[in-house]
Amino acid sequence: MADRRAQLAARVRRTLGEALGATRTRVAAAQAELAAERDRLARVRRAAAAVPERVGAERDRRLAEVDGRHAARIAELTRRAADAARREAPGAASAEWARWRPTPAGRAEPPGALRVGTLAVPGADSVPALVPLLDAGHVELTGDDRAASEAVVSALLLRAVGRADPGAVRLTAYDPEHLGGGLAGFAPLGTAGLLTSVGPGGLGRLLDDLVEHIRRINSTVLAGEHASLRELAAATGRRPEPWRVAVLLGGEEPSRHERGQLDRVVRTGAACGVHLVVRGLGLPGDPTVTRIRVEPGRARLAGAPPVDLDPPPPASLVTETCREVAARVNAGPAPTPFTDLLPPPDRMWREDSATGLTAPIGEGPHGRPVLLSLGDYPPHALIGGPSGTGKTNLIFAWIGALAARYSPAELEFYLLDFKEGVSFARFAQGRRDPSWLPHMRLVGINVNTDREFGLALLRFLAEELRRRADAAKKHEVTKLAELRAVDPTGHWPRIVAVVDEFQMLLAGRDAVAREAADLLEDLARRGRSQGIHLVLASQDVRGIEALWGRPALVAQFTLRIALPKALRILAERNDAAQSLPRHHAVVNAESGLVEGNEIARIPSASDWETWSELQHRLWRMRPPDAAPARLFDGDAIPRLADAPDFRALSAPETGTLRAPVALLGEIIDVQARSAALRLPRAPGRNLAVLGTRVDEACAVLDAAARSLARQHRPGTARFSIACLDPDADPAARALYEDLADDAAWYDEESVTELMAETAAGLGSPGAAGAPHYLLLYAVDAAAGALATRIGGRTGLEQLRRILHDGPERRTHVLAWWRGVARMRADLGGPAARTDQIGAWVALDAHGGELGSSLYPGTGGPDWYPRPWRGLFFDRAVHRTGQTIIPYGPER
Ligand SMILES: Nc1ncnc2c1ncn2[C@@H]1O[C@H](COP(=O)(O)OP(=O)(O)OP(=O)(O)O)[C@@H](O)[C@H]1O
Repeated sequence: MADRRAQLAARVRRTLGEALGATRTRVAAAQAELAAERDRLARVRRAAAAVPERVGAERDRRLAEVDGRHAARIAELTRRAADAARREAPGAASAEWARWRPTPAGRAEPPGALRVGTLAVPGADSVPALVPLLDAGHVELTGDDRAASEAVVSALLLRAVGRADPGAVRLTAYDPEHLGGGLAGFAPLGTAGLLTSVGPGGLGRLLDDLVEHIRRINSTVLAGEHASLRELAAATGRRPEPWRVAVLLGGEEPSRHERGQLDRVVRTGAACGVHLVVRGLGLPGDPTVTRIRVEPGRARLAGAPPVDLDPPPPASLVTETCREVAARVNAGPAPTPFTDLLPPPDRMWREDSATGLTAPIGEGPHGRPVLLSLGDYPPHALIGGPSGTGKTNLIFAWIGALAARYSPAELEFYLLDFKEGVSFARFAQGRRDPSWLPHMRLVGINVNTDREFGLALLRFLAEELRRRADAAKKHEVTKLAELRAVDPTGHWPRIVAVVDEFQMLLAGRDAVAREAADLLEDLARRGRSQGIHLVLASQDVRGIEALWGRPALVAQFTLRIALPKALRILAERNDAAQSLPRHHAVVNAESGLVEGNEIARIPSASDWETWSELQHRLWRMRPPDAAPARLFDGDAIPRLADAPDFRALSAPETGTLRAPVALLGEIIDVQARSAALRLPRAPGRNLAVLGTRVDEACAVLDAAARSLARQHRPGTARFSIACLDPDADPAARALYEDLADDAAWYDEESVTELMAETAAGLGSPGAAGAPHYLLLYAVDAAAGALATRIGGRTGLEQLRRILHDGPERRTHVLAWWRGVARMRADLGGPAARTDQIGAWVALDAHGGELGSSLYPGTGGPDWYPRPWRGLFFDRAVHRTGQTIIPYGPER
């Protein structure tokens, strides 16, 4: 039993042991499994945690890429939009206030749209928000923020003013509630009439005015040729009318009539440069209206992103700009360019002058050129205007416009300027500028004290008139156009003779004035049909007796050009010139009658650069044989060696000339001829030079001697030089040396011998041998020496004998007396005969002293001495004295 119990116990123990072991294994396995599971869970967790991170990164990467592309696109669009805006609104239309200044649009350039702020596009902060106004449309502002609206209005107006030439934008303000308070900064424009304020109740009138203005522009300015002023400006480069901007700020509800007018202005204004900027007045729907809803700091434009508004322009900038604009306008309009008057270079010299000469002189009120014509009608022109009003400039402009159209074969100019100044000298060849105007045949400058220059020109033209009339008669025609048709190879250009300050020529009642008026009248009457046209300019024609005393003369000047404030150029009741602005002229081809008035704005043509560009172009086009214009310069001293008449002199191969000539000085004439004294063997062929001017007296004797010497072979003539004034010594000695062996020198001591010997020689038979010229310098100084008797006669008696008998024996006296009375004394006293003095040159001797027996008639010649001029009278050939310019010293 014990065993069984022991066996049982052992079995139980074994069983229990086995169970325990299995359990332990199972636990271990379970634990291992748990650990493995835990491990997996951790892995899974880790894996699970890693998954969203990857996906997000991809998404973010993609998003960033899209963002980047978007930003670049926006940046590109922004840049393009900003560029376009800059082009559309250049300079003052869009510049920031800190660097803002007026930049007026060029002549054919559109003014562009105006900036009010920037478009509030995220990332697009530099795209300007633009509003079209000038030449484009109208602006309507809405919203309750009055200050912000005012800021927009000021910005628009200032930019508009800055984009136009001063005066080209005119503002009208209607602000019944605040009486223009918002536009106070623009007030300075009012001083130049560029800002008008309309009081309460004035809306209807204002709108009526605008409608009327639009109507006028449509009918007279656009005149069916252009659809808008903008088109006209693009086509012609001219803007004949200013823009009008009406700023209408609130007020009562417009009446039906006012609504109707508002409607008309909106529909038709933009084409005529009439624009509205309104607030508190609904504008009718129209594509030209830009509506801006203004909120504090922001605004909305239909169809655009919101706009961040610019700050208002600084008050000082507004006032300063307006003040400057007003000052510029008050100073007068800017000149139009001279090139407006010229045809394009390939059209120059293409016009035919057979029937007349036509060229523009400036711009009319509607931008059309105002033309000046010379031909059968009107044939001649009178230009008037006080000093400084632009006569010279007008002459330049006219000459330029003509010279660019007609070649020198069609047109020639002769020009004389009686006022001081040398501006016309540039037409002739100069030292500084070798060019000349190829049409110019003669230019007279510094001639204010030499009316003879005017006379010379008129005489020359009279001669040309005669030549043309003869040619016309020969061909049995009457007019230039016909003459040119029957004689196509002839040289028959139209001639335009311009005389500036011509009243100087006609001043006084002397012989010069009388002859000038006679010649003028003849030229004015007959020049018309022969293509000779006179253009006379004067600062004051009222006092020209010679003009008003000859109505027939004035009547020929049917073309009148009056500069501002000109008197008596237009007809009596035509006072258009009195209200003319600066640089304008009334052009009137109806003898000044009101109906003929045309107002022209004259371009600036007289400054050196403007003019010389044209002159150089024309000069390069000149024909190969073109010669420079003859320049009469009253201040220039001619030289004998250059004188054509002197160069033409020569000595005969054999024998002696029958009548040698002594050249005394240059005649004032168109060909620069010399005054010549013929010295044949005839009584009285002596010369007296009268006056105290040493240099001029020496110059006359010098030229006489040198020109005579040129007509005798060496050794065939005698020149006896006696100099009795030490001041004349250098000149006389120079002559003595140059005449070399043919000359003999005498002084105070020896002059008596000269007289005695010469007088004795006259008595000997066959005395008319070699010519003998006695050149006596200041002979009156020898009166004392000559008073002594030698061989029964005094030196003076011998001198008288030589004067009397010498010329027939080829012995001529060319003597200088320092006064008329001294000469008379030497000739035998105040009542002595003077017929042995056949010719004289008066220097500073007055006309009155030259009367009685020296000059025909009574009272002597009209002669008023002036420096470096002489009056030459040769009783054998002259009816009246001839003014000469002595030749300058040769060395
Ligand atoms: N149309 C113009 N545009 C611009 N400047 C002008 C114009 N006309 C004249 N001027 C200027 O005005 C000034 C006076 O003009 P201009 O010499 O032609 O006058 P004027 O009437 O001939 O005077 P004066 O008789 O004193 O010589 C000059 O400096 C000239 O350049």
